[in-house]
Amino acid sequence: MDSDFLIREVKGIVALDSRGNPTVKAIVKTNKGIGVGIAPSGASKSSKEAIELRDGGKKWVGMGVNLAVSKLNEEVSQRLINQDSRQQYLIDSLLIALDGTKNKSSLGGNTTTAVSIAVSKAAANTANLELYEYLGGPSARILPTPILNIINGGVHAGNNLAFQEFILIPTGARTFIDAMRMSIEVYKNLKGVISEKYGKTSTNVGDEGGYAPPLNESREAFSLIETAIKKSGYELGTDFHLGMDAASSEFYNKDKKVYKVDGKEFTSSELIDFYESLINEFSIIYLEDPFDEDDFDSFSEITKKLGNKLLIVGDDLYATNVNYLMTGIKKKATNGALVKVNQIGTLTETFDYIRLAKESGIIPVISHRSGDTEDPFIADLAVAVGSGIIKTGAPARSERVSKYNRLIEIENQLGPNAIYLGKEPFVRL
Ligand SMILES: C=C(OP(=O)(O)O)C(=O)O
Ligand SMILES: [Mg+2]
Repeated sequence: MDSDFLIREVKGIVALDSRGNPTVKAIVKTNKGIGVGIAPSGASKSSKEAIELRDGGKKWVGMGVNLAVSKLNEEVSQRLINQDSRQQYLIDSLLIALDGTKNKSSLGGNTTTAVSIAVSKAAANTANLELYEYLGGPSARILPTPILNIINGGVHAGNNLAFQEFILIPTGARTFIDAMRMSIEVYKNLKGVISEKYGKTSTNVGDEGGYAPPLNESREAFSLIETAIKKSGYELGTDFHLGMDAASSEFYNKDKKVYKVDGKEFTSSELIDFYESLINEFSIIYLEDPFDEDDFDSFSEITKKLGNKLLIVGDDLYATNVNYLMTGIKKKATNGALVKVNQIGTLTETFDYIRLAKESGIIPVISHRSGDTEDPFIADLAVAVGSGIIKTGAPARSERVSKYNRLIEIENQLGPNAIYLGKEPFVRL
């Protein structure tokens, strides 16, 4: 019955993310179902992202979300009661109108993200459908290739690596569960490789569960992973490929127009040469944010030069925002686009962004945040939109594993209908 889908209650409470910071949790009840959404939170954020509403002061070490939660319980709740939970576009439009700013700074992108996700889950639950089925329809059956950040650097770790993520890609697997098994073998062996070389105190992990050894050189990080791949009985370039998120806005010196990597200063064109040497040496097929978030021209240059060899992905560059993606399309800046719902703040805007990317031949990559939660939402999202790739950290730490476990469950549900594309999304160029 249509009335089953009407929203009866919208409630906000404080939850904790994987860094122990408070975040917004939304619980939406329809007349027959329930959905819960929790906003994740980034550390290497783009300046173009939706603003998280945070309370200052000493409480919650200045990271409080009490104001966001009270806005959710008052303004948002009042506006959404009795709306049809299936009308995601309408509900997200109401949130956008209620906020009334360009960057969600009034309600907070953390508030709108949690609510938008919770509404979709409540509707799926009411319809008695799996979330990926509800969001993606009967054709949703592609399991994404996981790209696993197994060495952490940048602002996610306390070492000297400028690049933020050193990524393992199980391209040779035939199924999602096999991709996880193979990757975990390498992840476990990597611990031994690091321990042998740098001592057992060097095997602690960073924010996304990857190891954070005391390295000064990115080449060394890739080399350790290559050794772990070999030790596991696999071959780099067939069973596995590698990737990286440079997150280069974090080490760009705007005044001098140089990037500081591995103790050296690079101009944009010198950095392209450095990336190229790493790409060739380590079978790299994924490169995220190679340049500063405003430097579209350098993105265009590297995509022109290397875009037929690998996926070059904009994260901070686009911030899941169609306006920045339009600029990227006009400038042929990338052939991949990262997708983080909380960068823009609603599901509808996220879907618009994914559609635009796909229409333009740009591969969307569904992503977690470095501060994430047990909510596996992005696993369903990746299958629903057939992104082909998901980035959700190392296969350890429960906030990352929750997404992998959900994908294993979905693969099980789909049975012989499940498709795992392996390397294909990276070379569909
Ligand atoms: C996941 C990332 O980190 P954060 O969530 O800190 O932006 C990223 O940069 O891709
Ligand atoms: Mg990134």
